Amino acid sequence: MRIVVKVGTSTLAYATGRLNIRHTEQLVKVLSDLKNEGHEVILVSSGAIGMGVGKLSLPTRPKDTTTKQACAAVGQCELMYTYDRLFNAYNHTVAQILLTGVDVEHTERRVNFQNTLSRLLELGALPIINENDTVATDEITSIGDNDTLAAIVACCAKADMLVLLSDIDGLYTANPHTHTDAKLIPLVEEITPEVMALADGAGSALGTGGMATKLRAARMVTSSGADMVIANGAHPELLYDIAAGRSAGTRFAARKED
Ligand SMILES: Nc1ncnc2c1ncn2[C@@H]1O[C@H](COP(=O)(O)OP(=O)(O)O)[C@@H](O)[C@H]1O
Ligand SMILES: N[C@@H](CCC(=O)OP(=O)(O)O)C(=O)O
Repeated sequence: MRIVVKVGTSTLAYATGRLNIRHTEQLVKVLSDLKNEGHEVILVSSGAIGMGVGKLSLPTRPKDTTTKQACAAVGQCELMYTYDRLFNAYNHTVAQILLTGVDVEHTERRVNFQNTLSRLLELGALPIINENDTVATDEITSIGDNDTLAAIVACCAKADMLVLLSDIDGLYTANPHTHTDAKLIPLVEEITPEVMALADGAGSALGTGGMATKLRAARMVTSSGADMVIANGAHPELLYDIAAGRSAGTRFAARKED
C-alpha cells in the first residue's frame, strides 16, 4: 500500500517547542517497520516552526510572519536532522521535499515533484515533505497548513491512504476539549455540510490547521478515491491497524465511483 502519513506539531513537539522524543521515536520505528513490510511510505511533517521556537528559546509561537519564517528555517534543519538520525538507525534513508502552493499549481513544477517522488520511492527512500514556510508566506504562494499539503501530496502520489496524526483520537461529535459529552465518530461515509460543521478552531497552541483543515483534506482525498484516517499521534502503532484495514481513529471512506 502507498500510504501518506502526516504528523502535526502537537504530536512532534511539546508546548515548549522542544521535541517530543517519545512520540517521534515511536513514529519513526513504526514507519520503518511498515516500510520493511513492503509498504511505500511518504511522511508529511509539520513542526518546523514549533521546533524553531524551541531551538531559539522563544517564549511563545511568534505571531508575525518574518519571525515565523526564521523559526521555520531553524526548525526545519532540526526536524530533518532528527529524522535522518532516527531513520538511519533502522537503515532507512530520508529525503527532504519543501513545497509551496505555486509548486503544485504550476503544471511543470507539479510534474517535476511527482517524478522526483516516484523515483525516491523506487530507490527505497522515505520522502519527508513540508511547506517551504520561508518563501510561502501569503495566500497566493502558500498552501497554509500541512493537512491540506498532505491531501495534495496524497492525490499527486496517487496514494491508497492518507493518515493525519493529530493530538486527538479522531473526529468527535464536537470539540472534546470544550464538550465533555463529545463522542468519537469511527466512520464517515459521506462528508456532508453537517460533518464539516463539527470542526471548531485549532486545538494546540503550536498547531496551525485545526479540525476544519482536516475535514477539507478528507473531502479532497476521498473524492480522489483514497481513504483517509485521523488518528492520535501519541499512538503511532495504530498505523499497523490502519495499514491492515482495521478500525482506528476516524476513517473517511473513499467516495465510490458514480
Ligand atoms: N469535532 C472535533 N473533533 C475533534 N477535534 C476537534 C473538533 N473540533 C475542533 N477540534 C480541535 O482540533 C484539534 C486538532 O487540530 P490541531 O490542533 O491543528 O492538531 P494538529 O497540530 O495535530 O494537526 C483538536 O485538538 C481539537 O482541539
Ligand atoms: N509548515 C508548518 C506547518 C504548520 C502546520 O500545518 O502545523 P500543524 O497544524 O501542527 O500540522 C511547520 O512546519 O510548522
